[in-house]
Amino acid sequence: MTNWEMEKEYEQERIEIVIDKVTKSKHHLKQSAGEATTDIVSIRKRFWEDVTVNVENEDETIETVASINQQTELLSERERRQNHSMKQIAVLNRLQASPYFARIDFHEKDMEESEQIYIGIGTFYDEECEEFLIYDWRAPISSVYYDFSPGPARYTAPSEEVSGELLLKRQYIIRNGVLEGMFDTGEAIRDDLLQEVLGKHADTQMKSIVATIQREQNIIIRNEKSRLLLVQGAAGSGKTSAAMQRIAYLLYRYREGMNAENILLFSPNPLFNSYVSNVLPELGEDNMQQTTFQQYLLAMLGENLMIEDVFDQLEFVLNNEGDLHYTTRMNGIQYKSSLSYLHGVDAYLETLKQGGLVFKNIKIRGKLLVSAVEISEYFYQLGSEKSIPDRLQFVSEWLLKKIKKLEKVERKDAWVEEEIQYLEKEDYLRSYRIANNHEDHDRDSFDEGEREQRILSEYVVKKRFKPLYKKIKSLAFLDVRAIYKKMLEIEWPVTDWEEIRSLTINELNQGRLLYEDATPFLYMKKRLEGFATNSQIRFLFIDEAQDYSPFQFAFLKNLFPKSKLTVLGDFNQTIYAHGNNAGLDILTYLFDKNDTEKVILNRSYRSTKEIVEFTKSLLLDGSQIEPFNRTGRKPVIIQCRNQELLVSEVLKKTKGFLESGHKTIAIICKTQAETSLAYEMLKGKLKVKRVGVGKTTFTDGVMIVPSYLAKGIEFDSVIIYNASEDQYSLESERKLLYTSCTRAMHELCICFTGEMSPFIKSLPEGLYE
Ligand SMILES: Nc1ncnc2c1ncn2[C@@H]1O[C@H](COP(=O)(O)OP(=O)(O)OP(=O)(O)O)[C@@H](O)[C@H]1O
Repeated sequence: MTNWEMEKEYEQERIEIVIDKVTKSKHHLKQSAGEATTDIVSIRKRFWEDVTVNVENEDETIETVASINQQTELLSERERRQNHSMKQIAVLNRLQASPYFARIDFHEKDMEESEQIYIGIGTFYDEECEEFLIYDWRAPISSVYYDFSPGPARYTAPSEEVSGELLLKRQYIIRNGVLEGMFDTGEAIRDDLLQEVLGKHADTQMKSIVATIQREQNIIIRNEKSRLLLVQGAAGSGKTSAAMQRIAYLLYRYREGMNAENILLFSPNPLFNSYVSNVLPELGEDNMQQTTFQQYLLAMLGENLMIEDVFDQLEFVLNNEGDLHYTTRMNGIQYKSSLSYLHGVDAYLETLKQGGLVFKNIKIRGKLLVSAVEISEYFYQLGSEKSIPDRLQFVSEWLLKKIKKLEKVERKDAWVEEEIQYLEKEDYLRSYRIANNHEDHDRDSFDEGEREQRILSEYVVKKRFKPLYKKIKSLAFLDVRAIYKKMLEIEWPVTDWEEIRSLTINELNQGRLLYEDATPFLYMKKRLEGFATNSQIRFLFIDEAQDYSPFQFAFLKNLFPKSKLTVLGDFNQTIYAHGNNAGLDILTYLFDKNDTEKVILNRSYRSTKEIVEFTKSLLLDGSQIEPFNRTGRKPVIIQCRNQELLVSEVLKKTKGFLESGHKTIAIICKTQAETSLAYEMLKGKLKVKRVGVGKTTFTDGVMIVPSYLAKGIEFDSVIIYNASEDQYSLESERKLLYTSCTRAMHELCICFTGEMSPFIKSLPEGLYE
């Protein structure tokens, strides 16, 4: 037996021992989780038996509340414990099949012996021999595996820097308890293991990459210092993967004081949410909070306004070139995304301190209670040393008091009498219940008829006034819409301003907010009302960051002033007109230089070498992008004489991909209209799903999808539906084509009718078949 064979035997034996221990531990854990379940059921059942309820006097009531709290605390503690056990069981299940993926032998300086560290997706501690049989990949010492080749190495433990020597670095492929492969490596992470991982079929759910995290990705994952971590990475370079592993890392690192609720990810579309939703549970962690920027804006708006969908704005941009208003709208979109507009809004807000705020009349049933002029006078007499938000709070309190008085007067008005006549039986009952709940001191001083009249009129008026109080508390008396419109009356330094202004005003008059106005509008609203900053979110992640405008970033910074930001993007994939073509550096002005770190990822892992060579050439300057060395077929380009032949080629290719075992195949169209057209042509001939904006789950099979909804996602094979000159010839369309082509992992096919897109035409022929 050779040395290597002996080593393998040793490792196989160790695997069996560890699996045996993991199995036993899981058994114990399951038992105690079962007991906890019984406990929880019985606590729930006996909840009221174990609580002494007595509300006879104040002391007894306090005791009752304390007793309920105690019982609730007991229940939630058991539930927390059980939840934790269930998560541990899930991790043990995975360790049972594949306990670890790597080993390092590390000799710490000044220590006599070296240590063998086995690294897996979770920690496993053997109580019997008081030893860690598996280290979590996020443990400080595990970083040596990702960062160093054999030789001098170091890692940062919570309190100190530990240095020493890495004597051995070994990687394993273990499936169902069997050692299928083992390599000792001199490199950071050996390419064969990565080859094997990347060669697999695409999944409908993103996978974790803990066994093969690359050194530069590890920098992103473990960064703790920076307030702003910028990641500029090529398509498929692992930005999203690194972000997901970073979240898992942060949850582990700060497990004592933080949980998944303290992390928020802004993702490009709802489909993407489902695509990444499995990574963290696979690692035994809860999912972070997730939203899209559009959803977030909508939730904040609270006005009676509709916001144009970002995808509708993009559809306008893609479909209406040459239209009369196209250039105007584009100028508007670009200007309103800029910092120059932000500064203009700020300057305008400054002037509002002295005058110019617009208020609404407060009315009830068409009758004026407090006029806008009166509110404005009250506001401005408060003095400009107070901020606008503070003054609005004073106004709100003043109005509440004033309205309360007016409510009393209103009870005597004729309409009240009239409305009482139309009350339903339920209203009668409810009004009496309310009156009896509140101490009715005058109960005996009126005769019954008078008392009834009083109760009913109070009830009727209160019902009318109630929404008014709510509105006053939410500062709805401020007419943000009118203020925004008024701000647009200034002469802004941009071509076609008059048209841009009337477009916005026209939309606002119809209760709609153009997407390019949504963030500035909300920014203005929040600056006036006072930003309710979110301190719950400690780490904010923004994926596909090139699709956010500088204005939107400034807005996010105001919303999350305390959060640490991880911003991941690729300016070569900027597809929105408001997006950021200049690179992420524009963000550095938001934070102090010392608080900012930037990581560049140039290696692209998703696609085969042939696909990356092709896609990088589509860019004006893609020379820095390096393909990972995984080979496959060159992209195929098919010219079709007409639409009918195009459909039949797409069909033929799709079937070919299916036959060769591809699980996820995307037919990517430029717009929604083209997607619908392609779907109509193909649906009877092929099992195919159409992906629209509302789609929230990603399934396998053949999908027809508009380019912008395929963002961030990958497929075994991609067919570009029609890469003709008509479709892709503008600079902005170059990036759209690039983004679509880079979704392919193993095969890429591009069909077209008429003339081929100039971006492809200009490529050297050897790059495709
Ligand atoms: N270290 C790694 N080990 C294994 N697979 C990796 C690694 N890094 C990236 N990948 C794989 O490469 C593919 C692309 O990764 P990911 O989607 O994170 O890239 P991205 O930079 O976000 O791409 P894009 O900007 O194009 O959407 C995924 O299949 C991912 O699993």
